[in-house]
Amino acid sequence: QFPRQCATVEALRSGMCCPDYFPVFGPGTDRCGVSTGRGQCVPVTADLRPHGPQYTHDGRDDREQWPLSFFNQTCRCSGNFSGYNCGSCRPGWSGSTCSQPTNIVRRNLLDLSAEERRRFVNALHQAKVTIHPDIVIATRRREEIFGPDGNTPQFENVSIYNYFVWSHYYSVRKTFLGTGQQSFGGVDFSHEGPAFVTWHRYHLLQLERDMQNMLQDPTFGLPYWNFATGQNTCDICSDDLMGARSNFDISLISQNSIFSQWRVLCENIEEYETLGTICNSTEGGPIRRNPAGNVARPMVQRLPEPEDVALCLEVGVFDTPPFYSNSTDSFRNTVEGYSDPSGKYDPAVRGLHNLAHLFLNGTGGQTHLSPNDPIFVLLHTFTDALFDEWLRRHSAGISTYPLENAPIGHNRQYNMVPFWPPVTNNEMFVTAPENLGYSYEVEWPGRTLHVTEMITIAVVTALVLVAIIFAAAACIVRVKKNKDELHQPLLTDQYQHYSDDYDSIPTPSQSVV
Ligand SMILES: O=C1C=c2cc(C(=O)O)[nH]c2=CC1=O
Repeated sequence: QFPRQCATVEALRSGMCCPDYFPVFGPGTDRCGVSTGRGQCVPVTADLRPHGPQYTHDGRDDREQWPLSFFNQTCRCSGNFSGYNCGSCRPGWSGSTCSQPTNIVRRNLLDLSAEERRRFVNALHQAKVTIHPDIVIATRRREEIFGPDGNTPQFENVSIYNYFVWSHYYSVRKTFLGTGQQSFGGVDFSHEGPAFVTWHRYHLLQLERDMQNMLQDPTFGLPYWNFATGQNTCDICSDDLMGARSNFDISLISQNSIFSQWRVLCENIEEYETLGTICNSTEGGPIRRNPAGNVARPMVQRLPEPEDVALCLEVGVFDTPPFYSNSTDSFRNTVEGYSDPSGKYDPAVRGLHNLAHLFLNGTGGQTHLSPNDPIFVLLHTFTDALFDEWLRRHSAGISTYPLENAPIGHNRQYNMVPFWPPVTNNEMFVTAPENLGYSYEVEWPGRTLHVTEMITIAVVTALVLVAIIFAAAACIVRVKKNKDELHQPLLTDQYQHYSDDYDSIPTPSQSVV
């Protein structure tokens, strides 16, 4: 959430988070790399357009008008520079001057070679155990951020992967309304609204960038899991990938997989909700996963079908009022999975992304915990690939993204919670290869036709065939007639000629030898 340099009493009191890029001349001398033209320290802009009616507790949550509860000054970077101190490059650019375009390819996990699989699993594990070099997380609300003594900022180190987990938790956590009062759950800064696709896109970009830096490999790309197989098995749940099922406990991961050793963050939801604390970097129990094993909900014992993907990509409008989980004919609500694959809202339906989460039936199916299961990364890269393909097919302009009245956090110009430096939903609503420097290696399924469509096509084809046959027959008749007409005058001519000349034809006796 915030750079380590800003997790201090001074920075929080001043509201300024503009770390030096080049701190050799002493603190505060090169804020945002100003001396080398990388950027400058400017006031934060937070859009004030009204949010939708779902959130009724304005003024009670640190995430409102993000990030103004914490900071009101940030680095604004020039050109392709980016990052909390303008020390890195915008997505899609690399090199010391950020002038080299990048094209990171995100591939199907199942297409990776044995060596590539091993490297990817190891990279995830390294991210799980490597302290984030730049970012620390708040473990208290703003009200309590200076600690019990008023002088001890309540921030903690967190690993790169756990930061990914924590950001998701922070965006979905309930609003604390006071001790003894029920926390308010009708709030979600990253789901059930248009920002679902933009928020998760940035979330993945950030993990990918952190892992590139950790691996010192600027070409590292996150793979994806094509979850739309229609199967009722998890095809990436093998020990060389995301871990097979344990032989000893059906809801655990096999001990042959490194992921059986992972411990989850943000489990103590009751404590957070009753005491008003925030998840910290303490890990708890193991990842639980029992794919297709939810006997109480047979509907989520299977994965989406390829056909669902094809149908979803045909939904023509990005999002529709009320821009929420009950929107109908909305691409966003369809890919998120609250509508059926053709876009019709149905409260009983769970499709695409939601269905894949619920299919996992464990850690990966609970919103406050789900990124703890590394399948989350792959499930969301595929969802992002769908979003990108939809943007491309529909040449979608930003005008289809609501400027106001979307649920809190979801308006077009709102900064996404809890990312730093501030980044708006708007900035992620662009095609990835051209604007963000990555692309997906994927083939999209075609749609099978409905009976009515097949009948229409058959009738039209038959009519066209009949028309062709008629035209051909008419042609033949005309040609034949023309031929006859051509022959007839000739014959008549000849005949006439001969008959005209008949008298002049010499009889054999008259012929001149
Ligand atoms: O982690 C998630 C878990 C989810 C469960 C549902 C549901 O539809 O019940 N949706 C989810 C989204 C998640 O991100």
